Amino acid sequence: MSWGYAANNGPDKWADNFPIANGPRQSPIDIVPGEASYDAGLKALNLKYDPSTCLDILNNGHSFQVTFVDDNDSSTLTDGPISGIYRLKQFHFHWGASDDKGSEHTVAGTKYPAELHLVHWNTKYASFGEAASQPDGLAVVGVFLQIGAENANLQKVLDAFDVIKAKGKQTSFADFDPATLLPGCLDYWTYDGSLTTPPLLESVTWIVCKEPVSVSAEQMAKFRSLLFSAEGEAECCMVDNYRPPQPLKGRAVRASFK
Ligand SMILES: NS(=O)(=O)/N=C1/NCCO1
Ligand SMILES: [Zn+2]
Repeated sequence: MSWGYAANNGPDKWADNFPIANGPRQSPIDIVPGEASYDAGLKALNLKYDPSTCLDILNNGHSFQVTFVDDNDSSTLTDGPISGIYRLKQFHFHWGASDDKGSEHTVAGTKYPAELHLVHWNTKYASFGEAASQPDGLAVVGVFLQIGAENANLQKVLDAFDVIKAKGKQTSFADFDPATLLPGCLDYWTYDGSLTTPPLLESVTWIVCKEPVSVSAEQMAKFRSLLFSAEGEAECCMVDNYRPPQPLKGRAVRASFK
């Protein structure tokens, strides 16, 4: 049976097949602002995305993801805590069955209803797959979603859901600018971590934005209309697809802001 988020294949079981689940730099973590150290040497994030690199949207059975053409440097992350050029590969979300949970990172124990992940890979390596096996291979920008006004930019993504309801469904998705999903202020926390889904590779420089973006309660209901299950299988709502915080194990969390 493959990994998931149910009692029989969820986060507490992942170490059975992926022993790195108990490794020294696992993600997500609980971010405690009072324990983060301000680092004046941290640069501002430089995110430059080209909407024409947007390719398709897919229900992969764990989340949905919007995938980008990554055979050139049209959509990149530079500066911030990283050196070199990292290319945008995809973005996806994690969310809860109710508004009181859903994010992977937490802030002094606070859970948000959802969390956006923008996944980038270091172009010093030949591909995403190669980069994912390197300690400095990936950089994921995390953005919290909080219940408030409807998010018109996010709605463009949610409008594609009807055709990707079930696991394995995919459809073309063009001309979308992921920068429209970012908060106005790009203050961030950063630490060395891992993928939060199997294979849980310890190759991620995490960059978690302090400022959340809005999502309406109705939009959250739309997230919860997706299915973990494939067409023809017993329907299983895609909710609670988040890994809980993992031990910090002595890692430093730095802040780009005072
Ligand atoms: N939640 S996460 O750490 O971004 N996980 C993944 N897996 C493949 C790419 O990003
Ligand atoms: Zn993620």
